[in-house]
Amino acid sequence: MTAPTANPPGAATAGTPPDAPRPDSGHTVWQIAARHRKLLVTGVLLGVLGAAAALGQPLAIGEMIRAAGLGESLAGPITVMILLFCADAAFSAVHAYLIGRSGENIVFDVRRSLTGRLLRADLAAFGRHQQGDIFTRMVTDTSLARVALAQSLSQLVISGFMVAGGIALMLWIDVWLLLLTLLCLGLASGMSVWLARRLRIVAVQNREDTGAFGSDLQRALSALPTVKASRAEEREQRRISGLAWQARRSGVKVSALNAMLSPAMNVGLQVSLAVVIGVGMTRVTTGSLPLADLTAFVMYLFYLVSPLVMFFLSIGQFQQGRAAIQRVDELAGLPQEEDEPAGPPAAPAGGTPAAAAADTAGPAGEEPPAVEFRDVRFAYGAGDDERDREILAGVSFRVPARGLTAIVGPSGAGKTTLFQLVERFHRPTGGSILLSGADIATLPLDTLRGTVGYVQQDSAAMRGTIRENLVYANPSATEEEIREAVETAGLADVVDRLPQGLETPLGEQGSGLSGGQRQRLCIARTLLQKPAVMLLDEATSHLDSDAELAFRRALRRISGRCAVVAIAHRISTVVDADRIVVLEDGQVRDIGAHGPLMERSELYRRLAGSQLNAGVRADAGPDGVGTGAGQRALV
Ligand SMILES: Nc1ncnc2c1ncn2[C@@H]1O[C@H](COP(=O)(O)OP(=O)(O)OP(=O)(O)O)[C@@H](O)[C@H]1O
Repeated sequence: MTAPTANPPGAATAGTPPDAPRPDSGHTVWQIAARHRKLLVTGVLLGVLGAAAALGQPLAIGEMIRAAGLGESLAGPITVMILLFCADAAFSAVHAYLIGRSGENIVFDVRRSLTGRLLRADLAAFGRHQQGDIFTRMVTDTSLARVALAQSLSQLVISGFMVAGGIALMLWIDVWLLLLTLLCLGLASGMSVWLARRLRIVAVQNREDTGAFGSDLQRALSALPTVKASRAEEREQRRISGLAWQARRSGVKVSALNAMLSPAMNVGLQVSLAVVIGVGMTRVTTGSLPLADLTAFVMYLFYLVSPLVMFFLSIGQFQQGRAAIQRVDELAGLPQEEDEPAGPPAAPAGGTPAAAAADTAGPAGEEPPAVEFRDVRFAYGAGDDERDREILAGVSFRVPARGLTAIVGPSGAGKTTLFQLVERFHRPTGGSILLSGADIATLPLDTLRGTVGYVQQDSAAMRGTIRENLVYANPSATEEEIREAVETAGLADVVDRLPQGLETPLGEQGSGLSGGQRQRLCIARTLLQKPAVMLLDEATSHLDSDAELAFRRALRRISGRCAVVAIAHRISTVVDADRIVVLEDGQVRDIGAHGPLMERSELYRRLAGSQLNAGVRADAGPDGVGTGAGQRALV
């Protein structure tokens, strides 16, 4: 039997980028666009050649009129005309293709770079952005940026060239007629520039409004069961419709300004056409201007209509694109996780940090602790008082390389924060955390996170099959390893009962499995990673008594192979832990085994009695950011 190929959830199955990522030479939209300048410039040059061919056409027609008036052969002028038409068509077609292609290349590179920066963003900074807004910037704003950088810019150059060339040729034909034309067009152009400026301001507002609508929609949809259970459909619809209305209002303003741009130019052109024909015909009748020249002049005026309108429309479009580019660049500017080791390299490639930390391991032969907290201090601090509050106030304890260490404490004591610091989602504000004797600040993130397995509180399963979820952190896991992990995590019965077994598809956030099953899935996934340290955050809170007993046995087995640190609200899960760290208000109150702690620690006795202590704090941000899980559960 051959094992089905496993792809991580969300892995691309089609349309995989043809080329490997380029070395990052800047991530702003302009810097990325600059990398595609060759194709862009070639496209623009061909467009200019097409425009030049178009500009030659009125001259050729004038020549034809002159030849007809003199009774000469028309074969020459007609041939020139046909050649000019063909050249215009061919250059314009290739120009449109190249500009379209470079636009797609730019937006692809922008999205690729942005995806990488979002995935590597500092979690704290990422958490301050609304997800719906991120999607709007990623999808809609990047499309607008493409239009601005490819179509609008090239149109600006080409129509600018057409206008300049047309004016030069009109000057050559008759200076007075040109001055009259410019007077009329100047007024219209001034009006158009003013409109384009206004358009940019309104376009920025419209992008913001659309982003706000997307964010709120996403917020409600991601918590749809809560919305329904709270009978909040009406309220949500009103609120989201209100935001949609704001987006509509600013969108209408954009349309109004856009709509005024072309007529402003058209009116200018029509007035100048009337003036030129009136004055020109008078001069033709007095004999001071040949009819062929007036015909060519009027044709140029007609030829100017489209480029002039395009020129000002492109300015408008470009202004909208600049607003989008600004928003994309803001997203690309998200602070990134620092992956520069702060000291000398601490671990050989692919190895655990232990070897590099041999000098910190103490007496020869003694294994350094798997994890050590040394006087660790931490505040989520972002300037405001509440977040500056110290969550961890000098935490010190050691986790031996083997065995089960439990962390217990009231809700909000800082237990999850401890784990997040080990994963380096945040940096301690004081003290240090050592992994097998090496300061985690000196470790490459990949080594750190490869060594530490983390089962989160809100067990994070994803859309995809059970198999895809399982092998997410270790795509090359064998069938045997998968089976062992599934059994160890107590998920074997569940998988065996499913008709499609490991190939059962799961919905968003792993829907299709119960909370407890999802949690076991995440535990199995972490086991497959073969970590040296396993962090389990409330990993047993969803398990029933039988499953919990089986899991405790599994824990013992796993903790014989690696260090296991488990946060547990159920004291029953950790009664047989090798050591229990009792945490309260960001400080270690006691460390010991269950028996002695029951005798000497009043806090521990209280926790053992109540299983779950929690206090409600009212500072929850989006998605409950800023609260412990117990606090969130009470909201
Ligand atoms: N992203 C955040 N920004 C600001 N404050 C936060 C953030 N995450 C947590 N906190 C605060 O830090 C404190 C500790 O939270 P933590 O999640 O570590 O507690 P916990 O002991 O794991 O709680 P629980 O048992 O309820 O899960 C809480 O008071 C919480 O309000």
